[in-house]
Amino acid sequence: MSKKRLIAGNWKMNGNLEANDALVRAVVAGMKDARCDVAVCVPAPYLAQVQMLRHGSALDLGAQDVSQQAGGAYTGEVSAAMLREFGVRYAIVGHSERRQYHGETDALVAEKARTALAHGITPIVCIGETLAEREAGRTEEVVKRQMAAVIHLNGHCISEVVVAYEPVWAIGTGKTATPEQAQQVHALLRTQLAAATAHAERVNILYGGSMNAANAASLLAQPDIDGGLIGGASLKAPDFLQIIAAASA
Ligand SMILES: O=C[C@H](O)COP(=O)(O)O
Repeated sequence: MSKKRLIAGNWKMNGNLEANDALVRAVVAGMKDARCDVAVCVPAPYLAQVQMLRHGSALDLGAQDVSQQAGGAYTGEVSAAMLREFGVRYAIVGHSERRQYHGETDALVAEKARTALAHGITPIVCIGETLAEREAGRTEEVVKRQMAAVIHLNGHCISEVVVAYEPVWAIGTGKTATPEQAQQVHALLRTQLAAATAHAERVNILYGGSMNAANAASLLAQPDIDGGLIGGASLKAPDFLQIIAAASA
């Protein structure tokens, strides 16, 4: 049986009660015929709201981060157990914005991924090179290093993880990687996974970085692009639904 593609929205630090209500209702109503998995990764204060709005639908709930700690005196952190109480299925870990603005290292990202898995949450592990790294011809080295950090997960198989390739230069810039550029990196990540697990084909490798209604189909046509991690376009129901439709084709 072939795996299902995954389209995950990452709202980032956007939304308010009123806008979320309209957005989630429209997505739930519009995704009834989806043949892919669909999730929205929302800011933590809105988990309860979105959990209620999605009730009874196929829309999955995701968080944008998770603490590597199980609990205790860690001011400001949100634990995996707390996320589970709100029905969270996915947690983004290692997004480039957290690596860049919060100093998250490969080792920390791996710890977060392990903690998520230990609590039954699927980590969406983000990896990707900066523009300077790409221009210096270091893309392969950087993404392989980031992937190597999470490939051994203490009792969990890397095939339980979702990987998101997000070239940093394409995030929020309107500059998308071409389908060929993205496929090239996805293929090398698949090869790296295959060296670690017999289940490399089962891993969903998402593309993220200015994916939108217009370019989704050509990106998703690539053999190793198994879905998308969508920022800006996930905040507009018609755009997000068009991407879901492209992944369902
Ligand atoms: O997590 C999502 C990515 O950062 C992509 O964001 P974007 O679609 O706004 O470029």
